[in-house]
Amino acid sequence: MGSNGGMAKPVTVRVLDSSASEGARTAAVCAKLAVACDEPTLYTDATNCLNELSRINTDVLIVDLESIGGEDALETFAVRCPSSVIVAVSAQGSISRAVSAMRCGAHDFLTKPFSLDALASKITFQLEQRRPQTIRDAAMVSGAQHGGTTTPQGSARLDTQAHPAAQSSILSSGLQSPRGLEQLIGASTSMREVYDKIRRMAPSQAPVFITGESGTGKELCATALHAQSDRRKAPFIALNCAAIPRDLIESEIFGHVRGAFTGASDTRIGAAEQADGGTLFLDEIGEMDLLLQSKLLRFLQTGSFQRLGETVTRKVDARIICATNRNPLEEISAGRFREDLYYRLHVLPIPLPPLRDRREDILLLAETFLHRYSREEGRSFKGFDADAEAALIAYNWPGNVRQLENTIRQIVVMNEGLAITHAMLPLLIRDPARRQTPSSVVDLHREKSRAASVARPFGSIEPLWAQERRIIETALDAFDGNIAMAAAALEISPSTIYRKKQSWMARGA
Ligand SMILES: Nc1ncnc2c1ncn2[C@@H]1O[C@H](COP(=O)(O)OP(=O)(O)OP(=O)(O)O)[C@@H](O)[C@H]1O
Repeated sequence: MGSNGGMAKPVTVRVLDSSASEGARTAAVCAKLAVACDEPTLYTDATNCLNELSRINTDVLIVDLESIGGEDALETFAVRCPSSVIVAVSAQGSISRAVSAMRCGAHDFLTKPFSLDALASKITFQLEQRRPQTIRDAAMVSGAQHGGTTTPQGSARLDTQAHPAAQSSILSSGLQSPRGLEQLIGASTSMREVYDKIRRMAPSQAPVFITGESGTGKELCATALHAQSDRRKAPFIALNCAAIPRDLIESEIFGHVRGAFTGASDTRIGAAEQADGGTLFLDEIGEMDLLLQSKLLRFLQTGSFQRLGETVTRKVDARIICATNRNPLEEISAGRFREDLYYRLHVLPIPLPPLRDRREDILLLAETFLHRYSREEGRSFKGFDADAEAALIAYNWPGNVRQLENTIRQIVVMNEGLAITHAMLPLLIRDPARRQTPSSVVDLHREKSRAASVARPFGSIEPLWAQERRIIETALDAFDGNIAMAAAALEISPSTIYRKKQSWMARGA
């Protein structure tokens, strides 16, 4: 059984399945959870389960829909334990069934047979959602940094109602929110590396050089570095060089005295002075002209500078973080960026991965934004349907997290309902011609089928349905049983997978 790091109250899990053996298999999920569990309680009878739900605390309820006569009956269970995580399971999965189960109170849905890892992942995600915001986010980062399992594996009801048991135990674990880092969402390996770098680099005084495409979170990363550093109580001053006319960048950084140039009617303190004792974040550093680059180099070497139009040399102590969405080495080759300045700045590099290279973060981000904007806009969206999830995962997101955030916000404003459907997505994202398959999965399929065909004697041809089944199961394995992700990788709709599974069952295969 999983450990929950010394937390006070173990999680209570109840499983309702009219088949005792299937219920016992499902209950084995407790061993896979990252939190400590009490011995799970198994029910084969729905009435017994209902009676106990109203009397005894329940953190997680896993219900087999066939055992209660269908998803409509789920509502009765949901009202008995309003703060529990409810996962509905069924041997007859379909998208409409999943959506209606969620409408009737399930937080998530799984088609039988499911992998215990997939179930554990869904439960873990839902328990995370019940923590208070700051603690939850801290855990998300902390869990990611320590290899925790916080990636959601499917559509989810994002209900932040704090669970009393989870709340008290987490607070007593001493898990403190690492301020700033909590804003960064993502549990992919590449984002875990970013969190690790931020934690390690934050205490240093050396410059940090953040690279990444537009919208990958460079500014968020810079604020997290500052918030994690000893300078956190001093100012964090951010300057976006791309948003300032070139001839005004110098005065914005170093300030000017009255009359220094036409229009300088007052003396003005620049960003460097304002950041004294704190952090100066220079975004889009590639926008500076070469003369200003040499002044910045001197500032980095000596900490001293002059306000425009002044001869007095001033000194400040500001940590420099800079960022660019250009390739700095190409900029050097093209003569647009000073090589000596690059090496002065490029002491602690943080490359931020584009969203298309960490597709496993897409749903986590999308669900967070959905929850945030649903609340803000007074909507009641709880999650995405499986087709919408698959399309979000398959899309390439050239504008990265910013584009994803804006897309979700736009959908929330323009629509109403409980689940975001495929039809609500912008055409650009729905258009399958723009989809790209995650190469690792395709390669895995190719490798497996190549190996299988070499091993099989010539002439023994596997039936088409069996080949399809192997390919689909390989994809499901690769995504821990997540149908939406497997469907996206295979470039088919999730309903095709549900349909195929039903036809295999009908064959008794
Ligand atoms: N990992 C993340 N988690 C949560 N939100 C994120 C993440 N990355 C980016 N965002 C959000 O995306 C938007 C863009 O982020 P940010 O401004 O930090 O990107 P950037 O790389 O600095 O973009 P640009 O190069 O265009 O300035 C912001 O609203 C930010 O909150």
